[in-house]
Amino acid sequence: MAAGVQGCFMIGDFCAVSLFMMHEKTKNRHFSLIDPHNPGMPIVLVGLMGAGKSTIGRRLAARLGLGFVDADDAIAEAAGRSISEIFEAFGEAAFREGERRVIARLIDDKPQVIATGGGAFADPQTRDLVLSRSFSVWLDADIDILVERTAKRDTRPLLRQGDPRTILEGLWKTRAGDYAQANIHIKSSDGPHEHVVDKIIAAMGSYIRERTGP
Ligand SMILES: Nc1ncnc2c1ncn2[C@@H]1O[C@H](COP(=O)(O)OP(=O)(O)O)[C@@H](O)[C@H]1O
Ligand SMILES: O=C(O)C1=C[C@@H](OP(=O)(O)O)[C@@H](O)[C@H](O)C1
Ligand SMILES: [Mg+2]
Repeated sequence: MAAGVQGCFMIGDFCAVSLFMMHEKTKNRHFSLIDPHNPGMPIVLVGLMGAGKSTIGRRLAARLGLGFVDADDAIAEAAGRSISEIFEAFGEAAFREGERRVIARLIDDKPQVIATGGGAFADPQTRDLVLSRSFSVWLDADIDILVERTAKRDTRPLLRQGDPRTILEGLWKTRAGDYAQANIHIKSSDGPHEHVVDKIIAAMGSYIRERTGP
């Protein structure tokens, strides 16, 4: 069956829907909410700024024949302002409130790939929702790589509050324990983006295989 055919999307050589349905029988908490009439559940990318959630997420969706949405874009659209403008005008707490609402709406929407902003999964309410209603992927890279990648664009208000490396190191310490709760952990090192997509798809296949047996 080809990727994108209704009722099935391919993870490696696996039909995810039939596997998800098998999981439903096992009452695995991550798979217990699958509706057999839906092609799976959202796939949510989490991890620090610069890990590649937005760029890799878009490519992952294309490979799986799924839609893609960047939660930051959806928040900016809902607010009619950029992320920086939201932080400036209303502060971080208001941004998190909007982020919580928007991600809940996107998860409810349909099975699709959702790139979250780096702080979303550190919010207990959003994290619980993502863990119970989606398949979560922690995209991770070494601090040197994160510093280099995030330096390319000045769109991240948190990194303007001081030395970006120090801020990223601090966020890694406070958030790593949260990110580690995601279903799978993928290193997004330098190299072709498609290689990271391959790693995610392979790890999803292994995750499902390990829980369903041969
Ligand atoms: N595997 C990768 N190799 C090289 N550059 C990457 C890789 N993944 C992401 N990037 C680059 O890093 C920058 C930040 O990526 P982005 O997707 O915006 O990260 P995030 O959404 O996690 O903050 C972008 O310029 C992107 O092209
Ligand atoms: O880590 C964070 O708290 C944030 C990460 C950003 O998204 P990216 O991780 O896509 O850069 C964006 O949501 C906002 O600037 C806050
Ligand atoms: Mg992003």
